[in-house]
Amino acid sequence: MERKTVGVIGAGTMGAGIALVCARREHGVLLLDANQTVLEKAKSYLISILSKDVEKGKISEQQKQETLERVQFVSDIEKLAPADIVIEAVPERLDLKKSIFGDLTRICRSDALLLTNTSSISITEIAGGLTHPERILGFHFFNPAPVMPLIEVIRGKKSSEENVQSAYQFAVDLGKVPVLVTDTPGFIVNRVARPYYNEALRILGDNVANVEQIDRIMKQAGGFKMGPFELQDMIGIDINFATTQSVYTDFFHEGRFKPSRIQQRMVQSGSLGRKTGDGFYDYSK
Ligand SMILES: NC(=O)c1ccc[n+]([C@@H]2O[C@H](COP(=O)([O-])OP(=O)(O)OC[C@H]3O[C@@H](n4cnc5c(N)ncnc54)[C@H](O)[C@@H]3O)[C@@H](O)[C@H]2O)c1
Repeated sequence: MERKTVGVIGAGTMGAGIALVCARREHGVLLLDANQTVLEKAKSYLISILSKDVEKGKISEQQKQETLERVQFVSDIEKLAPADIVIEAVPERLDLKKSIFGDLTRICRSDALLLTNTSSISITEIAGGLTHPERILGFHFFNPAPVMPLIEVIRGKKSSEENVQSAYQFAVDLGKVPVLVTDTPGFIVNRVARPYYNEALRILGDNVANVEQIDRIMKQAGGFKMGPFELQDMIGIDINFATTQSVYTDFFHEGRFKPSRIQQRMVQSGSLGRKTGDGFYDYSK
């Protein structure tokens, strides 16, 4: 396996985990975030996970240090110029992603692979109007990225076959299980998962059951690992809401995908789940 330089844009919930996945596989990582505090948190996260690996005897102290040294923390997108592959993991907003890929097509080498971790935004739309749409693909990790094996490799309308194959192989090299997906709203997993969140929110809104009851029933009787509200808190309620909005819009407002006002109000109030310390559950203690 060839060691590569991987740029990761956004060091939040997903970006920090993706950086760890790449560094563990001996790739060099340039981890970029617009927020310095987030970069410091990402560094602490990497140290804490790798220290646990040492405690469990999975790696030596030297391997931990080598893995950490492979990750550089940067705040200027121009620093991604040497990257062979860039994985974008900024918030789920089309304008933001388009502007970042516009910059990347200018900054990065012409053979660099440009990947987005979007949960739901059309790859074709992100790449639309940019100078090199053939280089842009979806590369959708699941949360937590170091644990979940699946990666959806999403082919945009103008993604080249060669780049699709390279991205697929890169996912295999990361030790993941890739699946090739066409560019449809929510791709596979987020389309299948929408009713899990939306119907739970409707049940809550109808006062049929409370958050704890719905989560408990889905786990104990349904066999799910996490209930729909615990999951939203882990994912980030803002990210989950943005994904539902995007799927709803892309399906031309089909009622079955309609977003929930309960979720909307939580986003508006800044209760975003684990990352802000409060969501459907309280994480402040
Ligand atoms: N959270 C999940 O469970 C999950 C799962 C799969 C995919 N995704 C997708 O991954 C992407 C990121 O989600 P997340 O949950 O990690 O979000 P997040 O809010 O935790 O992190 C996003 C980070 O991007 C940074 N950022 C914003 N603008 C930037 C810019 N211009 N340049 C550099 N950094 C910038 C922010 O400071 C923040 O730290 C989204 O597209 C989301 O849909 C999320």
